[in-house]
Amino acid sequence: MSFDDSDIDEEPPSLIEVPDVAVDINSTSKLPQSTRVPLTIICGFLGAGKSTLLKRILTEKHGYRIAVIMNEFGDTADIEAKAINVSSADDPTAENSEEFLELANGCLCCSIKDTGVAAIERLMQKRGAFDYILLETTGLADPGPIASMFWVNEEYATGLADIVLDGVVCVVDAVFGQQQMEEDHATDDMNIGESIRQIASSDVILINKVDLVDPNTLKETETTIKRINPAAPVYKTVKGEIDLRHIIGISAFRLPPSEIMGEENNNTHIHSDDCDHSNDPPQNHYEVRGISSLQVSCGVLDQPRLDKLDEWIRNALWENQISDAPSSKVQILRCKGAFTSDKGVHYVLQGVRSMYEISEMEVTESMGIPDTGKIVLIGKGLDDVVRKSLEHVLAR
Ligand SMILES: Nc1nc2c(ncn2[C@@H]2O[C@H](COP(=O)(O)OP(=O)(O)OP(=O)(O)O)[C@@H](O)[C@H]2O)c(=O)[nH]1
Repeated sequence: MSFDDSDIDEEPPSLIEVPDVAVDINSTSKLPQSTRVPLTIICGFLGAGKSTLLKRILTEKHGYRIAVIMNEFGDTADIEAKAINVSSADDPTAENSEEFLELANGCLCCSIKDTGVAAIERLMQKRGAFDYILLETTGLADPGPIASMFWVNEEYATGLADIVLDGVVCVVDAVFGQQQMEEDHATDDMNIGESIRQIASSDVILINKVDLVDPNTLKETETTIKRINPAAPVYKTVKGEIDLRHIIGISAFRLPPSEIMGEENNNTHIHSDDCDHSNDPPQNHYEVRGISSLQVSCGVLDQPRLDKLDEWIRNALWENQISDAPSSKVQILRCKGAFTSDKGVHYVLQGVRSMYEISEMEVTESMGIPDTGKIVLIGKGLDDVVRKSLEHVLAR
């Protein structure tokens, strides 16, 4: 991504150099230490329109001062390696690749062309100059490990602990998306193509460039996406034009996934003309190129069942095994869920790869959380045996 794409029809954002806006790295932050900065990861297929979406966000009136980070890593293993070597500051180029720019709408944009952890830590030392972070990954990146890094980041340096992961947004190319998903199939039993990983790992999906395709192609792409990830709302966009409430400040890792909570909970999901559910496939079990999603409903859960569920998830995520079906091998990319205990406590389940969290949720009447809970798993090996095993754990 660059800020000077000349092939974009719209006026590029006016960028004004403001060297004095950059906060002294060594000065103390203007924000209280406890304030955590939300971070949205924007991933998507090569050329799908990630930069176009970013430009759009940066030039809209949203009230945030946004820092943009561009992920130059082609290989996610590199990110993890850098995460471990935080203190070695092995990033000699980052010092020169930081830019602070003020946009015409007053939004401050800090762009770092490297997402090495050391660079992000330096960025966090400047907090006070921005209050939201957008991280654009390369078209080939798997957002899973990056999301994990920001989600449970206490073990990394303090700079990252002040970031809270808001959500993962995936931009799919309406023209080439379907073809890419079909080609990007598993090469062996446990390898999963990047485009499918990106869709599976996302909280919101935009099918962009819908001006360039016929309705049938669009429908086919949307159906494939829904088969991979039924828990994420899908919006159709032209040049990233979307109500920003759908993609930033969504607290996807704190609130229940509205897309799977059914009609009762639709008020937490803001529907619009962009959002078409009319031809959603039936919500049960789908499979695309070895990746499948599995949804299981449950009633209110007592403590023994909550404990069993926790154990079942741990086994599946950490051991790739199913408690009562040892011959089943699973690889779970993402899990989400919401359920209620017999004591009236509402819980949200969120998982990215091997990390998961079951957290209590404060519920207001207006959220309309139903007593019926749901759990969605996305990954490989999620067959009928796995579904039955999970249903058994959740059954009264
Ligand atoms: N017709 C049309 N063109 C679009 C739309 N969105 C983006 N484009 C064009 O598609 C091209 C690629 O868009 P980018 O925003 O650079 O895509 P990207 O995902 O950032 O690309 P990479 O960083 O290379 O992966 C540019 O020429 C955009 O002007 C759209 O909705 N419709």
